[in-house]
Amino acid sequence: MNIYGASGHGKVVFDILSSRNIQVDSVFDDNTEIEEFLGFKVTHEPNEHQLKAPSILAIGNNTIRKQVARRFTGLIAEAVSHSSAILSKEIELGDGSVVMPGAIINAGSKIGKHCIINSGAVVEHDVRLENFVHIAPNAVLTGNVSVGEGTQVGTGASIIPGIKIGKWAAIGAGTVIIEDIPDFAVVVGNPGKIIKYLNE
Ligand SMILES: CC(=O)SCCNC(=O)CCNC(=O)[C@H](O)C(C)(C)COP(=O)(O)OP(=O)(O)OC[C@H]1O[C@@H](n2cnc3c(N)ncnc32)[C@H](O)[C@@H]1OP(=O)(O)O
Repeated sequence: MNIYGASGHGKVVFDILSSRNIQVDSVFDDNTEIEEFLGFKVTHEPNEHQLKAPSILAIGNNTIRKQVARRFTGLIAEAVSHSSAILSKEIELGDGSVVMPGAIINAGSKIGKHCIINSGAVVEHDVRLENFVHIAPNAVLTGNVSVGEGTQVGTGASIIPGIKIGKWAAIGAGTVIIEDIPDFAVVVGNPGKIIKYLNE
C-alpha cells in the first residue's frame, strides 16, 4: 500500500498499516523538498508500477485532501483502521478513510470516502459522515448525528444526538454543539455559537 502525504498525519497512517501488518510500498508527496520519510525515499512523481498498489491520501487538511483526490490517477485503498480501534461489524467505511488508534465507531454508522476518524474519537450509532470529514482526537459524535462533506469537528468537541452539521464547516476544539449547524459555519464555545462563515 502507498501513503500519499509525508506528514505528521502520514506517520500515524504508517502506524495504522504497521498495526495490521500491511506493507508500505511507496511514500508520495508533492513537496520536492521532502526526500525521506520513516526510512522511505519519497517519490514526487509516482510511476505506473507504483500506482498499481492502492494508496491512502494521508493529508490532514480536508480541502487539500479533496483536491488531491480529484487529480490522483492511482487506486484508492479500502479504509484502514488501527488494530486498537473498536469498529462495529455493522458499519460502512468508505474507501480511503482512516481510523486512528483508540477510536470507536458504533453500529449503523456510515462513513464516507477519505474521512479521518482521529485518535480516541467516538462515533456513536447511526452517525452519517459525508466524504472528506475529519473527526479530530477525542471528539464525540453521539447517536444519529450527521456531518456534511469536508467538515472538521475539532478535538474534544461534543455533539448531542440527532444534530445535523452542514458541509465544509469548522467546529472548534472543545465546542459543544446543541443545535443544527449550517454549511461553512465556524462554531466555538459551550454552547457552540457561530463566529463566522468560511468562503465557499
Ligand atoms: C492530530 C491532530 O492534530 S488533529 C487537529 C485537530 N484540530 C483541531 O481540533 C483544531 C480546531 N480548530 C479550532 O478550534 C480553531 O480555533 C477554529 C477553527 C475554531 C477557529 O480558527 P480561526 O478561524 O483561526 O479563529 P481565530 O483563532 O481567529 O479565533 C477567532 C475567535 O474565536 C475564539 N476561538 C477560537 N477557537 C476557539 C475554541 N476552540 N473555543 C473557544 N473559542 C475559540 C478565539 O479566541 C477568537 O476569539 P476573539 O475574536 O474573541 O479573540
